[in-house]
Amino acid sequence: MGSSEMGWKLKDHPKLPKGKVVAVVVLDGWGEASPNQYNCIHVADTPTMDSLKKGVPKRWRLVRAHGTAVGLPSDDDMGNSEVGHNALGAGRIYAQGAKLVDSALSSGKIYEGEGFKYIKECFEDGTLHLIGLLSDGGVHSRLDQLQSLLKGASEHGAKRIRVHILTDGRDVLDGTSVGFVETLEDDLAKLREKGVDAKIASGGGRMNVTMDRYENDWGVVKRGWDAQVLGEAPYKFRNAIEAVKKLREETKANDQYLPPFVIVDENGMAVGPILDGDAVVTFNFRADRMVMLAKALEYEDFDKFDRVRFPKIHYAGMLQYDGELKLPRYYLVSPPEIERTSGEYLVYNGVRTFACSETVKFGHVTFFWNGNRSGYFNQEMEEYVEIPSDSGITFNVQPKMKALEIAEKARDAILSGKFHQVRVNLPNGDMVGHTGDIEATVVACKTADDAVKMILDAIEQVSGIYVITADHGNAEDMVKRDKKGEPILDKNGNVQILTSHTLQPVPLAIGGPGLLPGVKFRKDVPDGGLANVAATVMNLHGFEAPNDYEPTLIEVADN
Ligand SMILES: O=C(O)[C@H](O)COP(=O)(O)O
Ligand SMILES: [Mn+2]
Ligand SMILES: [Mn+2]
Repeated sequence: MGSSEMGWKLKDHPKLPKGKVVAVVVLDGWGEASPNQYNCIHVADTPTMDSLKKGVPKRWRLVRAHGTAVGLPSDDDMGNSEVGHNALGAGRIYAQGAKLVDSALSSGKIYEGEGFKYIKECFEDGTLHLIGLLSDGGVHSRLDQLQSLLKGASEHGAKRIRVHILTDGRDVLDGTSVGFVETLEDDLAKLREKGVDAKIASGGGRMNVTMDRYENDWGVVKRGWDAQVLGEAPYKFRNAIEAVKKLREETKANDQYLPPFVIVDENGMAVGPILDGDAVVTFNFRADRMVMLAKALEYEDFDKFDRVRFPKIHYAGMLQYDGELKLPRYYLVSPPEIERTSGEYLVYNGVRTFACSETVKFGHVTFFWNGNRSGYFNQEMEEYVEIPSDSGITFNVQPKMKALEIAEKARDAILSGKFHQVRVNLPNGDMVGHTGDIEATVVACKTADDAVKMILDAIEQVSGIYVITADHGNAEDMVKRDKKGEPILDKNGNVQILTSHTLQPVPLAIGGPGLLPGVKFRKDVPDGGLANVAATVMNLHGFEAPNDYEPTLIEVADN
């Protein structure tokens, strides 16, 4: 369609008025599951969300939030914030990073691209470093992709390889790090048999080392830098299996929070610091938790922490993590080209927009919502507010997080009369759910419900409309289950706590005094997913969605 004026102009909706204030609330990690003791949303006191559910089927329904409905490789893939918010904002389903990397690897195209050629220039004299999340969670990275890349890189000439691992325990069960390291060590041993000098060089838990996001705590990235680049860490081991096992035992840290460590040789020297002339690939496909490291690796001017040494390397991301910043400059696989998002259309069509969350989710309702684009479409029409998150804590300690502050900002924006769309992400169910602390997650869910109430009250006052939904499940199921759905017990008879997201659908509720009485959910889109929400919201602003958007979920009955 291009960017001509005609191209951006949306058609008027034949029945729905313009100018209403529409609150769009994304409850992060809030899925729908059967009620039981591990469903924290069920256990929590959530009168507001419960009352919305009474609107079924006309004003409350479920939408799909995982797998192919959000562009992931298969329906065994749980949803996540990136793909969820991409779908919500873009209104279409894009093949996402996980899938794009799969096909680039299986076709071998990854080795023909500019990015690989660039890192290959260092293979003769330098080391290839691979940094990323060692996990099969499929949210930020996948172990099988790393395995394939290791094999492919060595076949394409890499002679010395160092892997810098980040242990997970967030998108996968806690304790699985040991098995992943064993698998990787097997692969590296096979490479060594073929004459490739391949080793694990450093590591640490993802939440403690490297994978911070939205600049919440640069100390996390610095700890990684010290280990990966400088070869310095508080813990030194001769091998990574021992490192992970001992650190879990002795420091009592879980996989997410393992302290940084380096692997040393018989003389106590780090086996793989990053040096001038080396190549580095960050093998996560997802952007949010790699952007900060990418900046540290790429930017000549950098003042976020003292890098001590800034090696002259050839660096490529698995994907380009930020299209606006063109960061990193080199990448192995092109990211999905998400364009013409609902946010851009609405702003063009005069819809004044306010978006808010706290730091740890701020980019979700802005960057991800806008198709992985940072910044405003039109600064005069939009205001994005970030409330600083607490840093240096696990969120089970503060399960209320900043939900009420976010709701207050939303309330003020709604009452100000300045905005037509007020969009927020409430992080609690997800961020606290990831800690695996059930009691705290119950408090988190109650707080998110209180925040929704505050927003609905404001909508009531301005005769507006609300759209309440979620990006994927998490807090509604906190236990690992077998195929029959029964909790899996460990050898001591304890349930295995599920810290990850789920495959569950999420609720979608609409209402408010500004919604015409005849508006209800259609019955002919039973498999609707998050991508159908954009057209629905456009309708509620009084516009028809573009033809290629996934269909709206509402219809207007003549009364
Ligand atoms: O990055 C994280 O915190 C988890 O891996 C995924 O959670 P999110 O998709 O809700 O951000
Ligand atoms: Mn999320
Ligand atoms: Mn999450």
